[in-house]
Amino acid sequence: MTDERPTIGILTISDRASRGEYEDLSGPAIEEVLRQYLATDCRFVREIVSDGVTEVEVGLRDLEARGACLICTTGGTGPSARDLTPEAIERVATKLMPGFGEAMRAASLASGVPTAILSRQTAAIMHHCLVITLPGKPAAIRVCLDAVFPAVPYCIDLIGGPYLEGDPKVVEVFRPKKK
Ligand SMILES: Nc1ncnc2c1ncn2[C@@H]1O[C@H](COP(=O)(O)OP(=O)(O)OP(=O)(O)O)[C@@H](O)[C@H]1O
Ligand SMILES: Nc1nc2c(c(=O)[nH]1)N[C@H]1C(S)=C(S)[C@@H](COP(=O)(O)O)O[C@H]1N2
Repeated sequence: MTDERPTIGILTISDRASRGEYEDLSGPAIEEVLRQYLATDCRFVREIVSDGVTEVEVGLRDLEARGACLICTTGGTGPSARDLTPEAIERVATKLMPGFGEAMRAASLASGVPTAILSRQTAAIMHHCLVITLPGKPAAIRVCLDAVFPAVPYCIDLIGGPYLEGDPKVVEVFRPKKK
């Protein structure tokens, strides 16, 4: 039997987590936060790749091919030589969505993290899939998702994805009223 639930991909991008040198805490943190936000029952698919731009591109395309309407990545957004997530996003993007990065950086700065400006976080549309890039630190996940999630279901509507509903007890999802 096929699983008809909307699919959400989570891609952890970390040289050391991909080698098993430390436990990936950020991928599971994304799933935990999204499960709290969503009233719609979704299927979660998690993958871990190293920081290479080709590895990240392959990971993103694989999650899209597995049916993801939303992919959240974590890691590789900083200025170091091996931080290449935005470069991989440029390869897969059909449209760039810079407003997401602006909102996430502003929220992280407001939460008292001055180094938030070091993150080149962004978002992009890949055909019918929205990709949002989050920093690698586990503590950054909720701050950044809180800042953008209210706009995520409507964005997915606009690109032809499934209708996702938020849990109003946890998050207020914003959809403009129909005329
Ligand atoms: N997926 C993760 N799970 C748990 N901790 C993480 C994860 N990603 C990053 N961190 C923590 O945040 C710190 C900074 O993250 P960053 O993405 O800059 O890693 P890094 O130093 O480039 O190394 P690597 O890419 O090998 O994780 C890491 O040193 C680690 O302590
Ligand atoms: N909310 C939040 N944003 C944050 C951070 C954080 O700890 N919390 N870390 C910053 C740091 S130190 C860096 S270098 C950049 C990039 O992190 P990344 O390379 O792991 O993606 O995210 C920044 N944004």
